[in-house]
Amino acid sequence: MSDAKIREDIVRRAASLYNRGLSFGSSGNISVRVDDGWLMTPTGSSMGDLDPARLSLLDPEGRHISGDAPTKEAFLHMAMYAKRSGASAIVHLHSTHSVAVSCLKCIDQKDVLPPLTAYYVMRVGKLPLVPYFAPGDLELAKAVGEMASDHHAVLLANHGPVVSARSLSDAVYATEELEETAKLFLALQAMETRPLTADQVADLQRRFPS
Ligand SMILES: O=C(CO)COP(=O)(O)O
Ligand SMILES: [Zn+2]
Repeated sequence: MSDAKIREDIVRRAASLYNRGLSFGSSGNISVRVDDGWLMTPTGSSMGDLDPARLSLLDPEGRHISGDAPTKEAFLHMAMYAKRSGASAIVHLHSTHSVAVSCLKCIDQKDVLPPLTAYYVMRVGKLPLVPYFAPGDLELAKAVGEMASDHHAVLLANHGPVVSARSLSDAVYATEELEETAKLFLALQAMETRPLTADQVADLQRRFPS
C-alpha cells in the first residue's frame, strides 16, 4: 500500500471506531509500520477528525520526523513492536466495556476474559492485565514490552486495551472482538456460563493459528 493509502486507511478506520462509540474525546491511538518507520495518531487528536497530512511520522528509532507531535503512548507502541517482529499495526482504545473489566477487583490478571466465543479465541486468545501506570508513563511502556513477547493483546488496568496485529484491519477487528467479549462477560456476570472447553480452544488454535 502507498503512503497516501495507508494514511487514508488510518483516518477511515479511526473515524469508524469513533462513530461507533469505541473511541471518544481524544482517547486512544493507532500506529502502523511503514517503509521509513511508523505512522502514529497525533497526541490530543480525536479519532473522529484526523487529517491524513498531519499524522505523525516517526523514524525506525522512534524519533519524530514530520506531522503533529505523536501520541504520548509512542514509547508503548515502540515497546510492543520491539517484541513482535510480525506486527504491523497497534490499536489502543478506552472502549467502555473493556475498561470496565480492567477496573474489576476479582479477575484473573494472567488472563482477564474467559473464552466465551470462537472469534474471541481466534482474534484475541489470552489477555493479561498490565498493572496501572499513568498514561504516557515510560514504566507503562516497559510493562507492556515485558508482556508483548508472549501476548499480542494486553489490557491496561483502569485504562483500556492495546492490540497488535499483522495489519491495521486485523488489529481493529481484534480490538472490536475484545470489546464485545468484555460486554458479554459483564452481561453474564449474574448467570452461570459455559465458556469453551480447553479442547475446543485447542481445536480453534490448530484450525486458525495466529
Ligand atoms: O489514550 C491516550 C493515552 O493513553 C490518548 O493519548 P494521546 O492523545 O497522546 O494519543
Ligand atoms: Zn489511553
